Amino acid sequence: MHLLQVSQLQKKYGNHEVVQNVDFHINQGECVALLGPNGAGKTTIIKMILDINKLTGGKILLNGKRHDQMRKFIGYLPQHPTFYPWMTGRELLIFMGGLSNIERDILEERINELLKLVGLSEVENQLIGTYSGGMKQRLGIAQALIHQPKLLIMDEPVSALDPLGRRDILELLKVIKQKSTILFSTHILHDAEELCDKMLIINKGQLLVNGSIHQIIEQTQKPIFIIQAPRLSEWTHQLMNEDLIESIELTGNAAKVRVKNIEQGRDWLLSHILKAQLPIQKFELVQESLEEIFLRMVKSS
Ligand SMILES: Nc1ncnc2c1ncn2[C@@H]1O[C@H](COP(=O)(O)OP(=O)(O)OP(=O)(O)O)[C@@H](O)[C@H]1O
Repeated sequence: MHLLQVSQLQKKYGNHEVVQNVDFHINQGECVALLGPNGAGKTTIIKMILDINKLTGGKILLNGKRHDQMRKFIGYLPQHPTFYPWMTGRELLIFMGGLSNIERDILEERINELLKLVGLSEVENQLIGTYSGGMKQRLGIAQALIHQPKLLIMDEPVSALDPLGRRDILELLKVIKQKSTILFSTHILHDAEELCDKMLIINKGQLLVNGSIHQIIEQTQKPIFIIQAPRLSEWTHQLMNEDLIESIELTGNAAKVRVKNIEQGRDWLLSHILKAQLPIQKFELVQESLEEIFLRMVKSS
């Protein structure tokens, strides 16, 4: 049995279908990234799993049981967590533990462990109002873990942080994922690639890809010709409407050209370059990176 099973999930606001028939599952111990651009539907999906938003269609099971009976098995770090600035870090965790009815002795011990895990032991008695963004995020992760949930869900846990804070939280999540099952949303592909086993790519409420990073690369990767030369824009402009060409992206003096057929495309491009007497500095065939796969899929969906 899967830890989380999401079937034909749907959410409508009026006539606007913001989540459309989404299916996926998460097994115990997995770290899964929910990836998509702004407005794709990530937060909506997360809030439905948490039963904060009601489903308009489909089913969510956690450990085989209806999700609305299983909220206590989920730990949640929202996209914009709010803390009482006049509480200390430790006081917040005592407060949150009390809400989960954890016995005082057990709670004390667990808070000590969690503060150590997230690296806040030394500042546990400082007011949260004095914490940096990264420290607040660490505290948010500790509060999400206080009741030892089966599934930890985080909505964009690193998006609001500066590069140092982001690195810090990513390293912490690498430790946490060794013992926890994690679902987190992000629009930063690199974070997903660094942390996760599986990825769910969504756009406009639809699930475009679902699989391991290895599978996604293997099944969807396409070759690209990289052509570098001065004054490329005029030349690439002439290519736009050619049948063989799938797409062209121009950045500075380099063009990324996707073609429908590799052999024909290569011969055609080379002869076209010769005919145009283009002084090329580079002509190379490479495979798409995961980021390029993601961008292509999102743009064409
Ligand atoms: N309460 C609401 N009423 C109407 N539309 C909504 C509501 N909440 C979200 N939406 C719409 O649903 C779509 C998905 O929003 P959602 O917040 O889930 O996206 P997201 O992928 O989390 O984006 P972001 O990365 O910006 O947080 C958007 O078009 C949004 O405008």
